[in-house]
Amino acid sequence: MSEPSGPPPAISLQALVREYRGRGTPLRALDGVSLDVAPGEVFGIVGRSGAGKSTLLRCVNLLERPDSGRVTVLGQEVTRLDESALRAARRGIGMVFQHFNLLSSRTVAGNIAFPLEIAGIPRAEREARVAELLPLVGLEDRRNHYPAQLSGGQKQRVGIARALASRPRVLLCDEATSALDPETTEEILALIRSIRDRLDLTVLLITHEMAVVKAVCDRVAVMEAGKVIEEGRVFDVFTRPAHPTTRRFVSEVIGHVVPPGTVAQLPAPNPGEERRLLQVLFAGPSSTRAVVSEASRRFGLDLNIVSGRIDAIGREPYGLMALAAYGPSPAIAEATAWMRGLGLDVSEIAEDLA
Ligand SMILES: Nc1ncnc2c1ncn2[C@@H]1O[C@H](COP(=O)(O)OP(=O)(O)OP(=O)(O)O)[C@@H](O)[C@H]1O
Repeated sequence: MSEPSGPPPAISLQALVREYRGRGTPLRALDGVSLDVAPGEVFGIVGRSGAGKSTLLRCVNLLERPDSGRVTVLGQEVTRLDESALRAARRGIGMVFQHFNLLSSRTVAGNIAFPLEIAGIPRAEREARVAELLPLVGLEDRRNHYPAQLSGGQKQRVGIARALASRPRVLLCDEATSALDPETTEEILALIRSIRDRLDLTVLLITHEMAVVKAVCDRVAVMEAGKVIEEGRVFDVFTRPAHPTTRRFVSEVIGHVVPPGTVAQLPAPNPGEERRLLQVLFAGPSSTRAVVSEASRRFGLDLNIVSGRIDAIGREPYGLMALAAYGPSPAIAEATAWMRGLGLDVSEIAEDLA
Protein backbone atom coordinates (compact mmCIF):
# COMPACT_ATOMS: atom_id res chain seq x y z
CA MET A 1 0.00 0.00 0.00
CA SER A 2 1.20 3.51 -0.57
CA GLU A 3 3.16 5.37 2.07
CA PRO A 4 1.27 8.28 3.59
CA SER A 5 3.50 10.83 1.85
CA GLY A 6 6.45 11.08 -0.52
CA PRO A 7 6.85 11.13 -4.27
CA PRO A 8 4.49 9.18 -6.54
CA PRO A 9 5.48 5.51 -6.88
CA ALA A 10 7.80 4.41 -9.68
CA ILE A 11 5.72 1.25 -10.06
CA SER A 12 2.12 0.96 -9.00
CA LEU A 13 0.12 -2.23 -9.30
CA GLN A 14 -3.55 -2.06 -8.57
CA ALA A 15 -5.81 -5.06 -8.04
CA LEU A 16 -4.03 -7.30 -10.53
CA VAL A 17 -5.77 -10.52 -11.44
CA ARG A 18 -4.28 -13.09 -13.81
CA GLU A 19 -5.85 -16.48 -14.43
CA TYR A 20 -4.47 -19.32 -16.46
CA ARG A 21 -7.23 -21.28 -18.11
CA GLY A 22 -6.41 -24.84 -18.97
CA ARG A 23 -8.82 -27.72 -19.30
CA GLY A 24 -9.67 -27.92 -15.62
CA THR A 25 -10.61 -25.10 -13.26
CA PRO A 26 -8.81 -21.82 -14.01
CA LEU A 27 -5.74 -21.14 -11.88
CA ARG A 28 -5.55 -17.72 -10.32
CA ALA A 29 -1.83 -16.92 -10.47
CA LEU A 30 -2.53 -13.36 -9.28
CA ASP A 31 -5.51 -12.82 -7.06
CA GLY A 32 -5.90 -9.10 -6.53
CA VAL A 33 -2.36 -7.85 -6.00
CA SER A 34 -1.79 -4.19 -5.20
CA LEU A 35 1.69 -2.80 -4.56
CA ASP A 36 3.52 0.52 -4.76
CA VAL A 37 7.28 0.71 -5.29
CA ALA A 38 8.84 4.07 -4.44
CA PRO A 39 11.41 5.65 -6.76
CA GLY A 40 14.95 4.54 -5.90
CA GLU A 41 13.85 1.54 -3.87
CA VAL A 42 15.07 -2.00 -4.15
CA PHE A 43 11.79 -3.82 -3.62
CA GLY A 44 11.71 -7.59 -3.21
CA ILE A 45 8.89 -10.03 -3.83
CA VAL A 46 9.48 -13.29 -2.05
CA GLY A 47 7.46 -16.47 -2.11
CA ARG A 48 7.61 -20.19 -2.66
CA SER A 49 7.52 -21.71 -6.10
CA GLY A 50 4.10 -21.17 -7.65
CA ALA A 51 3.20 -18.19 -5.45
CA GLY A 52 2.81 -15.97 -8.52
CA LYS A 53 6.06 -13.98 -8.45
CA SER A 54 7.07 -14.49 -12.09
CA THR A 55 3.58 -13.73 -13.28
CA LEU A 56 3.61 -10.54 -11.24
CA LEU A 57 7.00 -9.43 -12.56
CA ARG A 58 5.99 -10.16 -16.14
CA CYS A 59 2.87 -8.04 -15.65
CA VAL A 60 5.02 -4.99 -14.92
CA ASN A 61 6.40 -4.83 -18.47
CA LEU A 62 3.33 -6.57 -19.84
CA LEU A 63 5.12 -9.65 -21.09
CA GLU A 64 2.01 -11.03 -19.41
CA ARG A 65 -1.29 -9.13 -19.57
CA PRO A 66 -3.36 -9.10 -16.41
CA ASP A 67 -7.03 -10.04 -16.86
CA SER A 68 -7.91 -7.03 -14.77
CA GLY A 69 -6.21 -4.35 -12.72
CA ARG A 70 -3.85 -1.52 -13.56
CA VAL A 71 -0.09 -1.29 -13.96
CA THR A 72 1.50 2.15 -13.83
CA VAL A 73 5.24 2.58 -14.41
CA LEU A 74 6.87 6.01 -14.01
CA GLY A 75 3.50 7.68 -14.11
CA GLN A 76 2.38 5.96 -17.31
CA GLU A 77 -0.45 3.46 -17.17
CA VAL A 78 1.08 0.71 -19.28
CA THR A 79 -2.04 -1.45 -19.21
CA ARG A 80 -3.69 1.15 -21.48
CA LEU A 81 -0.94 1.32 -24.09
CA ASP A 82 -1.18 -0.19 -27.55
CA GLU A 83 1.62 -2.44 -28.79
CA SER A 84 3.80 0.28 -30.34
CA ALA A 85 3.53 2.59 -27.32
CA LEU A 86 4.25 -0.40 -25.14
CA ARG A 87 7.44 -1.20 -27.05
CA ALA A 88 8.65 2.33 -26.34
CA ALA A 89 7.67 2.09 -22.65
CA ARG A 90 9.54 -1.22 -22.32
CA ARG A 91 12.79 0.57 -23.18
CA GLY A 92 12.44 2.35 -19.86
CA ILE A 93 12.19 -1.00 -18.06
CA GLY A 94 15.27 -3.26 -18.02
CA MET A 95 15.04 -6.94 -17.19
CA VAL A 96 17.61 -9.34 -15.74
CA PHE A 97 17.00 -13.09 -16.03
CA GLN A 98 17.90 -16.07 -13.88
CA HIS A 99 19.62 -17.92 -16.74
CA PHE A 100 21.17 -14.78 -18.24
CA ASN A 101 19.63 -15.38 -21.72
CA LEU A 102 22.84 -14.40 -23.53
CA LEU A 103 23.42 -15.01 -27.22
CA SER A 104 26.23 -17.56 -27.38
CA SER A 105 27.38 -16.43 -30.83
CA ARG A 106 27.95 -12.85 -29.68
CA THR A 107 30.75 -11.41 -27.59
CA VAL A 108 30.17 -9.60 -24.31
CA ALA A 109 30.11 -6.28 -26.18
CA GLY A 110 27.79 -7.74 -28.82
CA ASN A 111 25.36 -8.99 -26.18
CA ILE A 112 25.29 -5.66 -24.37
CA ALA A 113 24.72 -3.77 -27.62
CA PHE A 114 21.99 -6.13 -28.82
CA PRO A 115 18.92 -4.24 -27.49
CA LEU A 116 20.35 -1.01 -28.92
CA GLU A 117 20.72 -2.65 -32.31
CA ILE A 118 17.09 -3.79 -32.19
CA ALA A 119 16.07 -0.24 -31.30
CA GLY A 120 17.96 1.06 -34.36
CA ILE A 121 20.63 3.00 -32.47
CA PRO A 122 23.62 3.85 -34.74
CA ARG A 123 26.83 1.87 -34.32
CA ALA A 124 28.97 4.71 -32.91
CA GLU A 125 26.39 5.43 -30.23
CA ARG A 126 26.10 1.73 -29.38
CA GLU A 127 29.83 1.42 -29.00
CA ALA A 128 30.01 4.48 -26.78
CA ARG A 129 27.29 3.05 -24.57
CA VAL A 130 29.00 -0.33 -24.33
CA ALA A 131 32.23 1.44 -23.36
CA GLU A 132 30.36 3.15 -20.50
CA LEU A 133 28.67 -0.02 -19.33
CA LEU A 134 31.65 -2.40 -19.26
CA PRO A 135 33.44 -0.66 -16.35
CA LEU A 136 30.12 -0.13 -14.56
CA VAL A 137 29.69 -3.90 -14.28
CA GLY A 138 33.42 -4.66 -13.93
CA LEU A 139 33.94 -6.34 -17.30
CA GLU A 140 36.39 -4.01 -19.07
CA ASP A 141 38.77 -6.89 -19.72
CA ARG A 142 36.11 -9.26 -21.05
CA ARG A 143 34.83 -7.13 -23.92
CA ASN A 144 35.61 -9.65 -26.67
CA HIS A 145 34.95 -12.86 -24.75
CA TYR A 146 32.09 -15.18 -25.63
CA PRO A 147 29.54 -16.33 -23.01
CA ALA A 148 31.08 -19.84 -22.95
CA GLN A 149 34.32 -18.26 -21.71
CA LEU A 150 32.66 -16.54 -18.75
CA SER A 151 31.79 -17.61 -15.21
CA GLY A 152 28.16 -17.48 -14.05
CA GLY A 153 28.76 -14.22 -12.20
CA GLN A 154 30.38 -12.65 -15.28
CA LYS A 155 27.46 -13.80 -17.44
CA GLN A 156 25.05 -12.11 -15.08
CA ARG A 157 27.15 -8.93 -15.20
CA VAL A 158 26.66 -9.01 -18.98
CA GLY A 159 22.92 -9.56 -18.41
CA ILE A 160 22.82 -6.53 -16.13
CA ALA A 161 24.79 -4.33 -18.55
CA ARG A 162 22.47 -5.38 -21.39
CA ALA A 163 19.43 -4.53 -19.23
CA LEU A 164 20.92 -1.08 -18.60
CA ALA A 165 21.85 -0.40 -22.23
CA SER A 166 18.77 1.65 -23.06
CA ARG A 167 19.11 3.72 -19.86
CA PRO A 168 16.01 2.35 -18.11
CA ARG A 169 14.70 3.99 -14.95
CA VAL A 170 13.30 0.71 -13.68
CA LEU A 171 15.07 -2.65 -13.44
CA LEU A 172 13.20 -5.93 -13.04
CA CYS A 173 15.23 -8.87 -11.74
CA ASP A 174 13.82 -12.36 -12.17
CA GLU A 175 15.64 -14.64 -9.69
CA ALA A 176 18.84 -12.94 -10.87
CA THR A 177 21.09 -14.83 -8.45
CA SER A 178 19.34 -18.20 -8.18
CA ALA A 179 21.78 -19.89 -10.58
CA LEU A 180 24.84 -18.54 -8.73
CA ASP A 181 26.89 -19.77 -5.77
CA PRO A 182 26.61 -17.85 -2.49
CA GLU A 183 29.78 -15.78 -2.95
CA THR A 184 28.88 -14.76 -6.50
CA THR A 185 25.34 -14.05 -5.32
CA GLU A 186 26.74 -11.55 -2.83
CA GLU A 187 28.80 -9.84 -5.53
CA ILE A 188 25.86 -9.55 -7.90
CA LEU A 189 23.57 -8.23 -5.15
CA ALA A 190 26.21 -5.65 -4.23
CA LEU A 191 26.40 -4.69 -7.91
CA ILE A 192 22.62 -4.26 -8.07
CA ARG A 193 22.71 -1.96 -5.06
CA SER A 194 25.59 0.03 -6.41
CA ILE A 195 23.99 0.60 -9.82
CA ARG A 196 20.78 1.55 -8.07
CA ASP A 197 22.74 4.22 -6.19
CA ARG A 198 24.79 5.41 -9.14
CA LEU A 199 22.05 5.44 -11.76
CA ASP A 200 19.17 6.31 -9.44
CA LEU A 201 17.21 3.26 -10.52
CA THR A 202 14.16 1.62 -9.05
CA VAL A 203 14.62 -2.13 -8.73
CA LEU A 204 11.88 -4.73 -8.41
CA LEU A 205 13.21 -8.21 -7.85
CA ILE A 206 11.64 -11.58 -7.28
CA THR A 207 13.30 -14.33 -5.32
CA HIS A 208 12.45 -17.43 -3.34
CA GLU A 209 15.32 -16.68 -0.94
CA MET A 210 14.81 -14.50 2.10
CA ALA A 211 18.61 -14.16 2.33
CA VAL A 212 18.52 -12.21 -0.93
CA VAL A 213 15.86 -9.93 0.49
CA LYS A 214 17.93 -9.37 3.63
CA ALA A 215 21.05 -8.59 1.61
CA VAL A 216 19.69 -6.17 -0.95
CA CYS A 217 16.11 -4.98 -0.46
CA ASP A 218 14.69 -1.93 1.27
CA ARG A 219 11.13 -3.21 1.30
CA VAL A 220 9.57 -6.59 0.67
CA ALA A 221 6.24 -8.16 -0.13
CA VAL A 222 5.63 -11.81 0.71
CA MET A 223 3.40 -13.68 -1.73
CA GLU A 224 1.41 -16.84 -1.27
CA ALA A 225 -1.17 -18.35 -3.64
CA GLY A 226 -1.40 -15.25 -5.81
CA LYS A 227 -1.82 -12.81 -2.92
CA VAL A 228 0.46 -10.45 -1.00
CA ILE A 229 0.22 -11.71 2.56
CA GLU A 230 2.65 -9.26 4.15
CA GLU A 231 4.52 -6.17 3.12
CA GLY A 232 6.84 -3.70 4.77
CA ARG A 233 10.35 -2.45 5.38
CA VAL A 234 12.77 -5.36 5.36
CA PHE A 235 13.90 -4.47 8.87
CA ASP A 236 10.33 -4.59 10.18
CA VAL A 237 9.39 -7.77 8.35
CA PHE A 238 12.51 -9.54 9.64
CA THR A 239 12.19 -8.35 13.21
CA ARG A 240 8.40 -8.56 13.54
CA PRO A 241 7.02 -10.96 10.93
CA ALA A 242 3.24 -11.11 11.29
CA HIS A 243 2.10 -13.93 9.00
CA PRO A 244 3.08 -17.54 9.84
CA THR A 245 4.51 -18.02 6.32
CA THR A 246 6.68 -14.94 6.74
CA ARG A 247 7.83 -16.21 10.14
CA ARG A 248 8.95 -19.44 8.48
CA PHE A 249 10.79 -17.55 5.75
CA VAL A 250 12.50 -15.29 8.25
CA SER A 251 13.51 -18.13 10.54
CA GLU A 252 15.19 -19.89 7.60
CA VAL A 253 17.62 -16.98 7.44
CA ILE A 254 18.07 -15.73 10.96
CA GLY A 255 17.11 -18.86 12.86
CA HIS A 256 14.41 -19.24 15.46
CA VAL A 257 14.31 -16.77 18.31
CA VAL A 258 13.82 -19.72 20.57
CA PRO A 259 15.92 -22.69 19.43
CA PRO A 260 13.79 -25.80 18.80
CA GLY A 261 13.49 -28.06 21.85
CA THR A 262 14.18 -25.24 24.31
CA VAL A 263 10.68 -25.05 25.77
CA ALA A 264 10.69 -28.74 26.70
CA GLN A 265 13.82 -28.14 28.78
CA LEU A 266 12.52 -25.15 30.73
CA PRO A 267 11.57 -25.75 34.35
CA ALA A 268 7.85 -25.66 35.17
CA PRO A 269 6.61 -22.59 37.06
CA ASN A 270 5.96 -22.75 40.82
CA PRO A 271 2.36 -23.45 41.85
CA GLY A 272 0.26 -20.30 41.46
CA GLU A 273 2.83 -18.68 39.19
CA GLU A 274 3.17 -18.42 35.41
CA ARG A 275 5.82 -19.04 32.81
CA ARG A 276 5.82 -16.74 29.79
CA LEU A 277 8.15 -16.59 26.84
CA LEU A 278 8.96 -13.03 25.87
CA GLN A 279 10.71 -11.77 22.77
CA VAL A 280 12.62 -8.56 23.33
CA LEU A 281 13.72 -6.61 20.29
CA PHE A 282 16.11 -3.72 20.59
CA ALA A 283 17.88 -1.53 18.10
CA GLY A 284 21.63 -1.62 18.45
CA PRO A 285 23.77 -3.19 21.14
CA SER A 286 21.97 -1.65 24.12
CA SER A 287 22.54 -2.96 27.59
CA THR A 288 19.71 -5.46 27.81
CA ARG A 289 21.38 -7.53 30.49
CA ALA A 290 21.06 -4.59 32.89
CA VAL A 291 17.41 -4.23 31.90
CA VAL A 292 16.81 -7.90 32.58
CA SER A 293 18.38 -7.85 36.01
CA GLU A 294 16.62 -4.64 36.98
CA ALA A 295 13.23 -5.94 35.77
CA SER A 296 13.86 -9.07 37.76
CA ARG A 297 14.58 -7.06 40.97
CA ARG A 298 11.81 -4.51 40.53
CA PHE A 299 9.04 -6.98 39.81
CA GLY A 300 10.25 -9.98 41.78
CA LEU A 301 10.53 -12.20 38.73
CA ASP A 302 12.87 -14.92 37.60
CA LEU A 303 13.99 -13.89 34.12
CA ASN A 304 16.08 -16.43 32.24
CA ILE A 305 17.73 -15.49 28.97
CA VAL A 306 16.85 -18.37 26.67
CA SER A 307 18.58 -17.03 23.57
CA GLY A 308 20.01 -13.81 22.22
CA ARG A 309 21.75 -12.50 19.17
CA ILE A 310 22.83 -9.30 17.53
CA ASP A 311 22.61 -8.88 13.78
CA ALA A 312 22.12 -6.13 11.20
CA ILE A 313 19.74 -5.64 8.34
CA GLY A 314 21.13 -3.18 5.87
CA ARG A 315 22.93 -0.73 8.11
CA GLU A 316 20.49 -1.14 10.98
CA PRO A 317 21.76 -3.25 13.85
CA TYR A 318 19.25 -5.01 16.06
CA GLY A 319 19.19 -7.48 18.88
CA LEU A 320 16.67 -10.18 19.59
CA MET A 321 16.45 -11.91 22.91
CA ALA A 322 14.10 -14.53 24.23
CA LEU A 323 13.35 -14.55 27.94
CA ALA A 324 11.53 -17.10 30.04
CA ALA A 325 9.72 -15.06 32.70
CA TYR A 326 8.59 -16.82 35.90
CA GLY A 327 6.35 -15.21 38.47
CA PRO A 328 2.82 -14.01 39.16
CA SER A 329 0.97 -13.05 36.01
CA PRO A 330 0.40 -9.36 37.02
CA ALA A 331 4.11 -8.91 37.79
CA ILE A 332 5.06 -10.28 34.37
CA ALA A 333 2.59 -7.85 32.76
CA GLU A 334 4.05 -4.94 34.78
CA ALA A 335 7.61 -5.87 33.84
CA THR A 336 6.60 -6.08 30.18
CA ALA A 337 5.01 -2.62 30.34
CA TRP A 338 8.09 -1.25 32.13
CA MET A 339 10.45 -2.60 29.44
CA ARG A 340 8.23 -1.17 26.72
CA GLY A 341 8.41 2.16 28.54
CA LEU A 342 12.20 1.99 28.11
CA GLY A 343 11.71 1.73 24.35
CA LEU A 344 12.15 -2.02 23.98
CA ASP A 345 9.78 -3.92 21.74
CA VAL A 346 8.45 -6.77 23.87
CA SER A 347 6.04 -9.40 22.63
CA GLU A 348 4.90 -12.71 23.98
CA ILE A 349 5.84 -15.83 22.07
CA ALA A 350 3.20 -18.55 22.24
CA GLU A 351 5.00 -21.63 23.57
CA ASP A 352 3.57 -23.82 20.83
CA LEU A 353 5.11 -21.49 18.23
CA ALA A 354 8.50 -21.41 19.90
N1 LIG B 1 1.74 -20.08 -18.79
C1 LIG B 1 1.12 -20.69 -17.78
N2 LIG B 1 0.09 -21.53 -17.99
C2 LIG B 1 -0.56 -22.13 -16.97
N3 LIG B 1 -0.24 -21.96 -15.68
C3 LIG B 1 0.78 -21.15 -15.39
C4 LIG B 1 1.52 -20.47 -16.42
N4 LIG B 1 2.49 -19.73 -15.83
C5 LIG B 1 2.36 -19.93 -14.50
N5 LIG B 1 1.35 -20.77 -14.23
C6 LIG B 1 0.90 -21.20 -12.89
O1 LIG B 1 0.60 -20.03 -12.15
C7 LIG B 1 1.04 -20.15 -10.80
C8 LIG B 1 2.01 -19.05 -10.48
O2 LIG B 1 3.18 -19.23 -11.25
P1 LIG B 1 4.44 -18.28 -11.20
O3 LIG B 1 5.46 -18.83 -12.15
O4 LIG B 1 4.01 -16.89 -11.36
O5 LIG B 1 4.93 -18.51 -9.70
P2 LIG B 1 6.35 -18.23 -9.06
O6 LIG B 1 6.09 -17.78 -7.69
O7 LIG B 1 7.13 -17.35 -9.95
O8 LIG B 1 7.00 -19.65 -9.03
P3 LIG B 1 8.35 -20.16 -9.70
O9 LIG B 1 9.45 -19.58 -8.87
O10 LIG B 1 8.26 -21.65 -9.60
O11 LIG B 1 8.31 -19.67 -11.12
C9 LIG B 1 1.64 -21.54 -10.70
O12 LIG B 1 0.68 -22.41 -10.17
C10 LIG B 1 1.97 -21.90 -12.11
O13 LIG B 1 1.92 -23.30 -12.31
